[in-house]
Amino acid sequence: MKEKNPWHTPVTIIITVIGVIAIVALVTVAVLQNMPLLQKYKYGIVLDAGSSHTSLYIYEWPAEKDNNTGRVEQKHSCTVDGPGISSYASAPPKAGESLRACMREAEEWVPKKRHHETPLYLGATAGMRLLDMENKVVSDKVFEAVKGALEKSPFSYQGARLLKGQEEGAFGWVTVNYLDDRLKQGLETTGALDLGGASTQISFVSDNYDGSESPSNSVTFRLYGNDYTLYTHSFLCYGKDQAQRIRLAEHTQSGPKIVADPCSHPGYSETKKYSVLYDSPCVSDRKPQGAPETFDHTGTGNFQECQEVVKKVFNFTKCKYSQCSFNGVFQPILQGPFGAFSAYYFVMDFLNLTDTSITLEDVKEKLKLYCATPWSQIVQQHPKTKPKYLAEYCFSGTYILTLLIDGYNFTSVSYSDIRFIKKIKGSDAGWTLGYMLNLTNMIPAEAPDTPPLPYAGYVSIVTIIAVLIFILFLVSVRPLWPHCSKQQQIV
Ligand SMILES: Nc1ncnc2c1ncn2[C@@H]1O[C@H](COP(=O)(O)OP(=O)(O)OP(=O)(O)O)[C@@H](O)[C@H]1O
Repeated sequence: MKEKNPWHTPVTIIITVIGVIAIVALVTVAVLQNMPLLQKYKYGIVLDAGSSHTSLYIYEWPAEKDNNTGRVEQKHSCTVDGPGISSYASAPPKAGESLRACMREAEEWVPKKRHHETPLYLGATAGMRLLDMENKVVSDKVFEAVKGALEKSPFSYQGARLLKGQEEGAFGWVTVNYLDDRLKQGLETTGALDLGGASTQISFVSDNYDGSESPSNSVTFRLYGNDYTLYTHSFLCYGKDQAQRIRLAEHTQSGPKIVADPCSHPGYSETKKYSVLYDSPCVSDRKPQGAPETFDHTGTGNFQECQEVVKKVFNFTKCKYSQCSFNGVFQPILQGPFGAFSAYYFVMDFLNLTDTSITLEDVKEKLKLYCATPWSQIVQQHPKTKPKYLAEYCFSGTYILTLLIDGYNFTSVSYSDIRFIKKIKGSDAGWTLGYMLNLTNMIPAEAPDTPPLPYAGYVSIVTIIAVLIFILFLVSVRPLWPHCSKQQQIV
């Protein structure tokens, strides 16, 4: 006599098989339907035509995300050989030609099938702002030349234009906060400090600034459902190259043959042309009359004296607002943290001063020692550094400290809120990413709706529910099973 297992009836077996198949089919459909697709990317290209040089940035983001809400990252950058496009004033076509090598590089980095749909922008900053002030006809010719070159590319050319200082500041702020994920999460934002060659920008959100005082300094944004009133100001002629000219112009008012400069190292000596020094709208009205053709620029390497000379670049006398930074420009109370990029980073990185937990006193002490180091020793210690940069790090470091402390009113406490940065999560800090995000509407005004569950949670819940339904089904049909009594069967 053998006891027959009630589960081994044909009906039970059929029900079980159908149930298992149904569960497997349900879970498979759920998994396949929600499986991430093979990653495809979209691209965007922005050229930053700065005063000192032009850089090309290629950005990349996942193509399958709705409303372009995927994270945008920098895929590649290319530095254009030669100076900024404003330096081609005497030969505008060369400005267009200068972009050729980087454009070719971009064609290789962006997959061919995406070329035609990849937007291409060029934004020109302070160098072209100065050229535009100086000679509008020539600046238009330079723009025509770069437009001609970009239109020939296989990308979707969207225009080359002069950025306002305010845009440069605001888009730099957007870039920093986007890359730090502060906008999407609605976190407290980071201020942006950008030091270029010809202009410098400061942008931050302050609780005591609603845009009513000096409205020309305010930019409003609604991003991911949050409203921001940003304070931003761009100081034309206060980038580090133009500030250097203004400072040397102070020194050379009488047109001397020898200039003893405390911001250059002892032993430094270079013959320079007055016509070159004064060839900028930032200083052209101060050109000394009857000066010789050249002067000998020599160094004395004295940090304190250098600081005094640099301070003269700023005008602190007039302010018609409740408070000002310098030159009568309104500035609300600083509210950090701040990210400082471009020349702020290049200079402080070279001087090993990016760590802002070092006290300001120690920073000044280090600069004092650095400025007093003989030029021959500096050259010997840094054989690979561009001589132009090397000759100016003492001035540049002193200028940065003076701009931050005397210009923007950073204190020994708030100085530690500054982070000197080059890149954030692999993308360069600068205005270009913010500019592209804005023009491609990639930051929505309202927070996008997200699915209530993540993918893994969704699949788990579907599986659990399917198993529970099946068990419930088995239990409910149990009375129908033919031999499910507890009596023994005689076989
Ligand atoms: N490694 C470096 N060391 C020192 N200075 C540097 C270095 N690299 C670049 N610079 C200088 O830093 C300054 C800022 O460079 P950046 O490229 O940000 O400015 P830009 O875009 O040319 O200027 P602007 O924004 O004013 O038009 C320029 O004067 C540039 O020459």
